[in-house]
This record gives sequence, C-alpha cells and structure tokens, in this order.
Amino acid sequence: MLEVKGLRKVYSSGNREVEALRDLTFTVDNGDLVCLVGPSGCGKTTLLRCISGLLTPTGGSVKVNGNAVTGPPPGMAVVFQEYGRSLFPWASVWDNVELPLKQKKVPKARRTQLVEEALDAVGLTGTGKAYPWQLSGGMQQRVAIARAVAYEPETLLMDEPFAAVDAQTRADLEDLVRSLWQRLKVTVLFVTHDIDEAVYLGRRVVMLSSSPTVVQDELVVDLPAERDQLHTRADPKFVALRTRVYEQIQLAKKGAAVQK
Ligand SMILES: Nc1ncnc2c1ncn2[C@@H]1O[C@H](COP(=O)(O)OP(=O)(O)OP(=O)(O)O)[C@@H](O)[C@H]1O
Repeated sequence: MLEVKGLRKVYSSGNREVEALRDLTFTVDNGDLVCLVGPSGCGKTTLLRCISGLLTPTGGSVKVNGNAVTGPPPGMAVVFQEYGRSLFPWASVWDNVELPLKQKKVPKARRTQLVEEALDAVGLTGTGKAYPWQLSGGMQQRVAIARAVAYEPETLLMDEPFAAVDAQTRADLEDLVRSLWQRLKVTVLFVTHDIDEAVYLGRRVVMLSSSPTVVQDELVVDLPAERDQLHTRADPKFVALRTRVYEQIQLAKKGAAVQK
C-alpha cells in the first residue's frame, strides 16, 4: 500500500518561500488504479517527485508497504510527460527499454524476454532497432511505457503522460494503460489535469485543491471494469461523475472549502 500522510512541501530559494503542498493525506491500495486530478500548478508534479523519492518533503511522510520513502523506492517506475526528454536519443528503442534492467542486474536471457514482451504489450513489436527520434510522439510515449512495464514494477507513477500527444493517440494510450493495469496487477497512480481522463481511467479519483494543496474530495468510479471510449463516455453515470469532479475542481480553483 502507498500511504501519503500529512505531506507538506515548501520550496525555499533565498528569502522566497513557496508552499506547494500544505497537508496531503491519501492511500492507494495495492493493485488499485487511482487518478489524481487538480488545477494547473496545484503541486501534482511536486507530489509525484516526493512519492518517487526524488524530492525530500518538508513535513509528513510517504510509505510504501510500511517502509518510509527516503530515496527512489525499489519496485517503482515513473512515466513522465516529456517522453522526448525521458528517452535517450542516442540509444535504440531496445536499448532504452533494456537499460534499467541492466542496472537492476537482470540476467541477459531474462532481459531479452522482458524487453520483447514489453514492446509487444505496447504494440511496438519489431521496432527495437529504431531510434526514438525516428518515431512519432505517441510511439515514443509507448516506448516510455514499455520501459516502465519491462522493469516489472509493483507501483507505476504516471505524470500527465499523454499531455503532449494528439486526441486519438491519447485515447489508444488510455486503453493501453487500463489493459496493462488489469493484466499486470500493478498499482497505478496516474496524475492528470484532464477530468474526463481521470474518470475514464481510474477506479478512484482523488481531487486536489489549488496550491497550497490539500485533498479536496475523493470518489470511487463505480463504472464497469470493461470500459471503452465510445460507450463508457456516453454512460449517464460517467457524465454524473465527471460533473462532480468538475464542480470540485471549480471550487478548488476558487479556494472554496470542501463540499460533498
Ligand atoms: N523548484 C521549485 N522552486 C520553487 N517553486 C517551485 C519549484 N517547483 C515547483 N514550484 C512551485 O510549486 C507549485 C506547484 O508546482 P508543480 O509543478 O508541482 O505543480 P503541477 O500541479 O504539477 O503544475 P502543472 O499542472 O502546471 O504541471 C507551483 O506554484 C510552482 O511554481
């Protein structure tokens, strides 16, 4: 289980202080898919950086399966928004996916199997020899997802991973994330500012207030597990859920108190 408790982050530079996160508390059960949604600048990236051990919180704690996070936790992989910057341009697709496995000291035969399986899973069979810059944006983001999946993480953090791709590719990648989550039984924390995306993908949605950030509201997405872009988004239940999230985000922007 991922436990975020009383998390606070203040950035200080010189005599200027920015309180990005004020007091964040929520949990993600093992195997769950939770979407975090909040207004621009509310500290979503700051939160993911604290969870992945890349940033030290000012207060509060992050625990994974009861262990306090003090650096990058084993068994956690992150997919960032900017695939262009997260892939190595000098390495082939295959090498990009394989590199973290070498660092993890996975034996060669197993590495080959994991890279092959991950590229197949994201629909990139046979592209191993290409370089990232020879691929479209959507394909590059698939490589970044393959790299995270090949690592066999217990927890997958995704920081607005589809913000830079076109709408059709985005829909395909959303379905890819749901199918990988169902197949691999991985715990997913998915950050987005897109309300429809949060409701379509998540089993739970956690809404954040504007900065300094607290949890504004939380809901369980009681839509069927089998979702598809056409029917799920037209389901009256989906529309009701997205309306509730939208209203909370509007309140969050105004800095209003929690309304349930
Ligand atoms: N290194 C830093 N130094 C000072 N302030 C920072 C730093 N990084 C972020 N901030 C501030 O912390 C707040 C939260 O930023 P963060 O990038 O975490 O938000 P976000 O929700 O991910 O934003 P967006 O939705 O626009 O991507 C903002 O006010 C930002 O200006």
